[in-house]
Amino acid sequence: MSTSDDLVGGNVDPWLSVSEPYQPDPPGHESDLTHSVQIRDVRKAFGSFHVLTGLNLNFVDNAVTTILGPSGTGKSVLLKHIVGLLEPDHGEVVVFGQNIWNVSERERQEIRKRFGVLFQDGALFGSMNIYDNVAFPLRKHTDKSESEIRKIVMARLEEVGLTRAVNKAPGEVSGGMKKRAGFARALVLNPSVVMFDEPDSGLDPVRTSLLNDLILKLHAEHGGTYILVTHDIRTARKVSDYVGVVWKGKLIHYGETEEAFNSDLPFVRQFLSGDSVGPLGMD
Ligand SMILES: Nc1ncnc2c1ncn2[C@@H]1O[C@H](COP(=O)(O)OP(=O)(O)OP(=O)(O)O)[C@@H](O)[C@H]1O
Repeated sequence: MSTSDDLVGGNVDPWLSVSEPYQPDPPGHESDLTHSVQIRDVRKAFGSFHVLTGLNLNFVDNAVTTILGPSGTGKSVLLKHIVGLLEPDHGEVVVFGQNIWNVSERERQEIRKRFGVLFQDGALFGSMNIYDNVAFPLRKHTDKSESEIRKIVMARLEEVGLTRAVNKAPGEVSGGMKKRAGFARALVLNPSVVMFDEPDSGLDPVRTSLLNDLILKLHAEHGGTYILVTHDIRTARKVSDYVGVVWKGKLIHYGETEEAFNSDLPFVRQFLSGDSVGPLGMD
């Protein structure tokens, strides 16, 4: 277990030194939880810039965990480590019980197939219509027939309310529709872990709320470990079972959602209330 001093790399930070220590598992849940995704003391630097500085986090299976933190604090870098797109300089990323950098590239690719990822803009192929975009992972990674693929794709598009947009190009649909199409595509291989990188970016508050409802609905129907990165505090409060707060490359708080919103940790309190007064400034 880290102490508040470890949280700032050994420097005593007056804002953090009053905090409760970081708990690797939510209190009271240590023995009955399993963790498909474990981040163990992960450090990552780009040149001399240290982005992740010893991040530990066991994501709770079949729960929705949101990662919050200021811009540039390493949240997307963390997601890229989880899917094996970035290799840590130090520490381990253990996914489904395997250190993903102790396996072959081929095995890593197999592990990746168990992830669904929704990028900010849906990351759709502009040259394919919505149907083909959603069908793409099935055509690439399975040997299902076109009629089987059609059943799956249409069921997913129905769930996200896009059956009438199947023939449209991504450029012809709204930002919210692109995200829903990206969501359908992320779910098409029945992933065990679904990750969302700022699913609400660029959406108005109503579309954000509708997308959040959809996340909750599909999680309730299909289960899975959902990991979200967002700046939207309302999204975090609405969809999350657990909240992790990252600052200066470390996890400084992790716990059930209401616990995070009632935290006494000055940084967490400031960040979740959007207050201008506190340890977080403009730098
Ligand atoms: N491949 C890379 N090469 C060099 N620097 C990188 C690379 N990837 C990320 N960074 C840097 O790492 C830092 C953290 O980036 P990251 O995108 O993870 O932040 P974030 O917390 O997701 O921010 P935001 O909330 O603004 O999206 C940034 O300063 C970014 O410029």
